[in-house]
Amino acid sequence: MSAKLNQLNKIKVGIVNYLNTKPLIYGIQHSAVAERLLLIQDYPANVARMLMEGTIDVGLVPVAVIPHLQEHHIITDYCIGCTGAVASVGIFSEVPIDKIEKVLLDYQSRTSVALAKVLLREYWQIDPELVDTKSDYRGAIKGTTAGVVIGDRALEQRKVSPYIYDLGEAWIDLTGLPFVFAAWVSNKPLPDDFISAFNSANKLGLENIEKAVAENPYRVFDLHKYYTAHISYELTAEKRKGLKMFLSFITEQRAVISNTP
Ligand SMILES: C=C(O[C@@H]1C=C(C(=O)O)C=C[C@H]1O)C(=O)O
Repeated sequence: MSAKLNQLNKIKVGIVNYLNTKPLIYGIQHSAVAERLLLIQDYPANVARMLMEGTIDVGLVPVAVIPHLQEHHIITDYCIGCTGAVASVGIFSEVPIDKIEKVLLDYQSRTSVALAKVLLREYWQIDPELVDTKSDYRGAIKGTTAGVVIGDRALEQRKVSPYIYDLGEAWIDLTGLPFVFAAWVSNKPLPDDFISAFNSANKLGLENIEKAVAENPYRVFDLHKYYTAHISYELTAEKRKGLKMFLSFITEQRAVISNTP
């Protein structure tokens, strides 16, 4: 078979290009299943777009796009989630939350932007102006203008902004449930043997967190702590409950729990 034909038969897998996926990438690249797939790395909003357009078959996608997919299958026992402060998703500000007038929304995100809207309304109960962004906007987080920032840039922003409102922590305080930011979702049924090998590859990565840390020197934040105490990778029954509740919030099937007389 020619190299080109061989590529055509591969399952196209999109993955977020942030540090929090390094353990998963390690596992995939050190498993035989790597031969069966093409790994495409991009920021979350682009991975979501690729799955919706069908240019990839499966992706570690922001869960907020699930209601927009014609067909979806959550295919592994792993995700990007949290059971407490996540560290890399927050509203960053120079002023306390009740003084914020405007919030810039991260163009790289789908889930956290939707989560911020839920929490501003339900948890902090404030109604600031919300502004979409298109390119780097972090320089504009000043005065009463705050910003939702995710991923590695959020880990950097922790060193800049005096007020950090961690969205994982706020969600858990509001609902008592863990949160899922991204999950492995396919837009078509995939072969069972692939799903099972892919699941094992994710597991292998999480058994080798030390190696992923060693391969990715990073001065801004302690990655071992990030991978073990902040990001929670297992898609447990509790996380699925949290996911279901989040999706019901954003599809407006859930009544507003605050502001009721
Ligand atoms: C916790 C994180 O979760 C990410 C947040 C996403 C979003 O807001 O759409 C999507 C993918 C996740 O990787 C992070 O990257 O910091």
